[in-house]
Formats: sequence, structure tokens, C-alpha cells
Amino acid sequence: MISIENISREYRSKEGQVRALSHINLHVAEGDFISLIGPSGCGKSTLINMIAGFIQPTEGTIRLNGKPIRKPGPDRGVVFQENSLFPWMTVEENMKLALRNSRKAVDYYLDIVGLKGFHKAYPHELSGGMKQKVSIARTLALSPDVILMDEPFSSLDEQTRIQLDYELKEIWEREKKTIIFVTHSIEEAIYLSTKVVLMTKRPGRIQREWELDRGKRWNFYSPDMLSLRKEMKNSMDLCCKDCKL
Ligand SMILES: Nc1ncnc2c1ncn2[C@@H]1O[C@H](COP(=O)(O)OP(=O)(O)OP(=O)(O)O)[C@@H](O)[C@H]1O
Repeated sequence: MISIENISREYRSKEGQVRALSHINLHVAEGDFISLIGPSGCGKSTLINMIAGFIQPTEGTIRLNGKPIRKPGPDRGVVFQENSLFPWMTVEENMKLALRNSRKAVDYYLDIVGLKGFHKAYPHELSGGMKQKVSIARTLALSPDVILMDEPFSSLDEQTRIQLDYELKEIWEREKKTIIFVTHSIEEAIYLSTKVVLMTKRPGRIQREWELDRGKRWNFYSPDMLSLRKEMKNSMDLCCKDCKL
């Protein structure tokens, strides 16, 4: 579905050229849940922003269903870390912006994220987790081919994040979505993904990929989670001795 072919990206800044990503190759199949992990500044957001079409690669091509990505489009939905709702609009109004006023679709997708009955609430009346659920509902309602999520739960407390991870996994399974997800949490990546991709420190390259069992029910504190976490952490320490995740 998505083919990332030999992508590199440089930025021009006051300090000169910054090479953020170098020769990234990755294939995402329909129904995959891919998590990108790696040290701060390794280019995870850069990669997501290129798939979204917000920025262009310096070298290489990204294709969606065979066509090169040149700009943003409705075939890709993006969920950001926070603050993507208009504060002066109710939940329903925020969603209708995306949905061209379909009340039925608002009801359907609010129900999916467990926010039935919150139509008339304003963002300031919702918790952080609920706001992120509205952002997810709005993105789902657009029926994109792929959903790009850049640290969507990182501003939430741990308990809420674990709850939203659980709900996102249910939604992904039920709605059969393709998701690319950026996180700093190895456990979250293992819990959610069909594939975890570890990137090196800048310039970001792919260090290692782990294919995970699609149907597995992970427990955050079970021995298999802890041993895989350790393996991933060791790989990361090897590729960037002085970085922290
Ligand atoms: N607009 C820009 N201009 C110049 N440099 C940039 C720009 N955007 C990103 N960079 C640099 O590119 C590198 C990759 O940044 P990016 O935000 O993609 O990393 P990241 O892995 O998502 O980081 P984090 O985990 O901290 O969110 C960083 O060194 C960053 O400083």
C-alpha cells in the first residue's frame, strides 16, 4: 500500500544543512500497524510529515497505492499529539467540518470511540484523552486509506494512555485500518503493532525491524513483553550509545 523508496531528507537551518533522514526503505501493507521508535531527533516526525505530504523528500519517492505522494490528500488522515480541535466549536461542529454536516456519521464515529452523547461539549469540557478520541473519530470519519499518528497519546497520563492504546487496538482490528504510529514508548509499540521499526540517531536510518504476531494479546507487564522490550532497548543502546528514548 505504501512504499517508501530510498528516502532522504535535509533541512536548511541557521546552523547549515541538517540531514534528518538517510536512505529509508519501508513497505507498509494494507491492515498493517507500524510503529516508528528511536531517539529524539532521529526523523520520525519528518517521515510521517513526508507520508502526509506536508513536506517533500530531498531524495527518493514515497508511493501510496503506486502513485507518488506530492501533497496532502483525503487518502491520508493525521492525528497529532494534541490541540487539533477548534476550541470555539463543539465536538459535533469539529467533526462536521470534516464530514460535510453528516449527523449520522458523527453519531457513528463518536460511538466507535466511546463518546456517544458528547456532541454538544466544547473541547475545554473534555479530558485530554477524550479530546484525542474526538481527533481519532474525526480522522476515522474521513475514511482515509492510512492513518498517520504522531505521538498521539504522549501528552496523556500513563493510565489514560494504556486505556487509549487498548481502545485504539480494538478500533484498528474492527475497522481494519492501516496505521503508522510514532511513539517514544517501546511497550506501546509492542502492544499495538504488527511491525516495530527502530531508527538510529540522526541522520535517521532503519536499524532494525521486528515483525510481531498480529493476533497476540500482549499484557504490558508480562514476561514476553518485558523480554522483547529488553531486546529492543538493547538494540537501541547499541545503535546510539549516548541517546535516550
Ligand atoms: N523545519 C526544520 N528545520 C530544520 N531542522 C529541522 C526541521 N524539522 C526538523 N528538523 C531537524 O531534523 C531532525 C529530525 O527531526 P524530527 O522532528 O523529524 O525528529 P523526531 O524523531 O520526530 O524527534 P522527537 O522524537 O524529538 O519528536 C532533528 O534534528 C530536527 O532538529
